[in-house]
Amino acid sequence: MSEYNVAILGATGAVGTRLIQQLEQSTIPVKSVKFLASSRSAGKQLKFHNQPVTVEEAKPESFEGVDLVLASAGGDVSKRLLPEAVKRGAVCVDNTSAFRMDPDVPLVVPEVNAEALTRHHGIIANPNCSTIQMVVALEPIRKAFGLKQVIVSTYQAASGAGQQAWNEMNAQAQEHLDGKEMQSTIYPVKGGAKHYPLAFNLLPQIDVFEDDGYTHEEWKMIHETKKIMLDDMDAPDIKVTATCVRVPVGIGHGEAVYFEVANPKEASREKIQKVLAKAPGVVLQDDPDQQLYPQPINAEGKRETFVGRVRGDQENPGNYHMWVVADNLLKGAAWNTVQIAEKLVEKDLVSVTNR
Ligand SMILES: NC(=O)C1=CN([C@@H]2O[C@H](COP(=O)(O)OP(=O)(O)OC[C@H]3O[C@@H](n4cnc5c(N)ncnc54)[C@H](OP(=O)(O)O)[C@@H]3O)[C@@H](O)[C@H]2O)C=CC1
Ligand SMILES: N[C@@H](CC(=O)OP(=O)(O)O)C(=O)O
Repeated sequence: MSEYNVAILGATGAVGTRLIQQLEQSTIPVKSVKFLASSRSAGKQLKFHNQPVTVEEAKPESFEGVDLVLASAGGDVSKRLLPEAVKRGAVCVDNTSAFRMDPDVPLVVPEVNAEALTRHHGIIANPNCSTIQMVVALEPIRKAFGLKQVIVSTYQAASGAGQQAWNEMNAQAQEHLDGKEMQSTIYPVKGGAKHYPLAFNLLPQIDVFEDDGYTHEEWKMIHETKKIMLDDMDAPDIKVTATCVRVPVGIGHGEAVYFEVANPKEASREKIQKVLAKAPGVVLQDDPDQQLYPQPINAEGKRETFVGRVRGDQENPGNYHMWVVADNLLKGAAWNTVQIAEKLVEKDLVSVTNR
């Protein structure tokens, strides 16, 4: 069996540190690892299987001899360095939004569209974290009953904005409890014109605003969902809309998902629960009598997507609600990325033959 030289780009970040851990726990046969980050982290020591690995500054030459790149260092870094890695023969799984809507780049959630991997030209994109957990829950429902429309409201954790932002929310909580003014330099958008506290607050803005009043996070959920779920199929279009909100939770995105099935006569609350209970990557936690429902605090550190509160809409037959929670840094990022890499290895697709 082949063994692979693997590079992790962005190894020191909130996602990168989890990429290391997920790679350690994966089925991928690793020959060597290389941890890459900015010049700020060059020389820092991290560990892989308890052995020290020195972080190197990421440069085009860093990818010489690398077979597989797991990238999570921001979109601009991916745009600059991943084509260099592909040029040197590496296959890249990119966790950023840089290439997601490129028609030549498969956008993959293994439970939904692993077959799209066969069409890669060197780069495979990992979708947006909120999109991933939603499509894991919706795909089995679409397969069983068809899907006409989806209206989602998200409750997104602080850590989705990166390690520095997450630290800032924790500091704000302490400042508030100490009776001090909360210092805000990052949320809602790093480098944006205005900043607001996230601790003890809710921010209905994730990413920048588009001209039509949607945020870019909402735009990503709408368009990425269609690309993943309708990819390679003659399925009818699904109407999707989203409202994305940042909440003062450390890890674990929550989503209230309202959906209309295409074949209402076939569906019922119990049938949807049954389908979800058997769906890959899903854990059904749905028992109102026992007050059992998914919570971010319980999803932290887990690879699965948790679904509960399934119920039919009281006014609109064929329409249902559900509550979906996952660890945004694992299923939303590091685990989905490593899971894609595992599939590439399984399917013998770690080579750039169709560049
Ligand atoms: N699938 C998804 O939806 C998710 C995607 N992401 C994406 O993953 C990326 C990283 O997120 P996250 O880990 O939360 O962010 P962090 O801010 O926690 O980490 C950023 C990482 O990128 C590295 N980096 C920054 N600038 C450069 C550079 N010029 N060259 C090389 N490396 C650099 C940093 O290195 P250093 O320590 O040296 O600064 C660090 O390792 C983002 O693009 C984000 O959009 C994140 C969460 C979920
Ligand atoms: N936007 C997500 C995380 C992220 O970075 O997403 P993307 O990779 O789509 O930019 C969040 O803030 O929770």
